[in-house]
Amino acid sequence: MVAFPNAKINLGLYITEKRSDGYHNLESVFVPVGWSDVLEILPASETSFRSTGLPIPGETSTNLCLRAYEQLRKDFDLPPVRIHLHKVVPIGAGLGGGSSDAAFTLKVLNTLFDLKLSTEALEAYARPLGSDCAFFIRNEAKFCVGKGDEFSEIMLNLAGKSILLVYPDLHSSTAEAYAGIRPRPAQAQWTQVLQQPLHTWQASITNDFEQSLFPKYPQLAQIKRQLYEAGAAYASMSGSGSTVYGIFEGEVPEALFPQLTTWQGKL
Ligand SMILES: C[C@@](CO)(OP(=O)(O)O)[C@H](O)COP(=O)(O)OP(=O)(O)OC[C@H]1O[C@@H](n2ccc(N)nc2=O)[C@H](O)[C@@H]1O
Ligand SMILES: Nc1ncnc2c1ncn2[C@@H]1O[C@H](COP(=O)(O)OP(=O)(O)O)[C@@H](O)[C@H]1O
Repeated sequence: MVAFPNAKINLGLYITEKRSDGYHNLESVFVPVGWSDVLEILPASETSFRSTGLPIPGETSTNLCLRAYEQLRKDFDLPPVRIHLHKVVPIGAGLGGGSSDAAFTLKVLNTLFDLKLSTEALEAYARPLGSDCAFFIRNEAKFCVGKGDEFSEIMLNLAGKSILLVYPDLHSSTAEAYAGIRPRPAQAQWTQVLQQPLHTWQASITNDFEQSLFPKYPQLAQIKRQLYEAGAAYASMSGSGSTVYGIFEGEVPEALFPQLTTWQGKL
């Protein structure tokens, strides 16, 4: 069975509190985007994992696809599987790519072996695999709080708008990015803001990680500026970086950022 684990972006991101478990509470709107890996899982005589495409750092045994398989195997007598991941989404880029691979592995195994797990049960298996992971079970735009794994509905209408994601080949560690933030209450009136025209959002929502990363990596602020100059109605860094995106009311202008890895599509 083949699936296409996609990336996400964050619309606004506030780190509101340091928790007693070492994690941080946040507020953000998570939105799926179409930049995707390719994941194939087949029953096999023994369990194996191989990846092609972008090289994934770390031991194969720590790959989130295998960890997701092991997570289910604690409770189900799963047959061995052969997993092939073709990695396309940049890694450690604020796009949740690894978390998406893990969530899609859970969903594929649920279907392939008819485990009859509900959406809520799949989310419970996803949570220990990464704070972003549960989001990709439903994979729908949501308002997220807690560690980024508690969701509620949000009114959001971005249908038909175009997005350009720009990855400057600059790896930023999520743990380090969190460590560089001083938590503060969220500044956004989410429900009002998201009903306003897109071009007004830049005055009303921000990503707290920009404050700590932009001074360190001026290239990121420059990409954001260039996106606005090119006509983006809203531009921001995603997650803990380093991907910066621009949302356009019409088509994305041609030939932007020819030297960098980019992806463009419709929301
Ligand atoms: C910043 C965000 C925003 O969407 O996205 P990315 O930049 O990773 O895409 C997420 O919170 C990233 O979630 P995820 O990448 O799943 O993080 P995890 O693997 O659970 O945690 C990695 C490390 O980040 C820190 N961490 C993560 C989530 C959180 N709410 N508080 C934290 O303090 C912890 O130090 C943790 O050890
Ligand atoms: N299938 C996978 N794809 C990407 N990264 C993975 C995967 N499995 C484990 N990882 C590890 O997860 C980390 C990056 O996760 P990723 O979700 O791409 O980043 P981010 O959370 O910043 O969007 C890397 O340290 C990488 O070694």
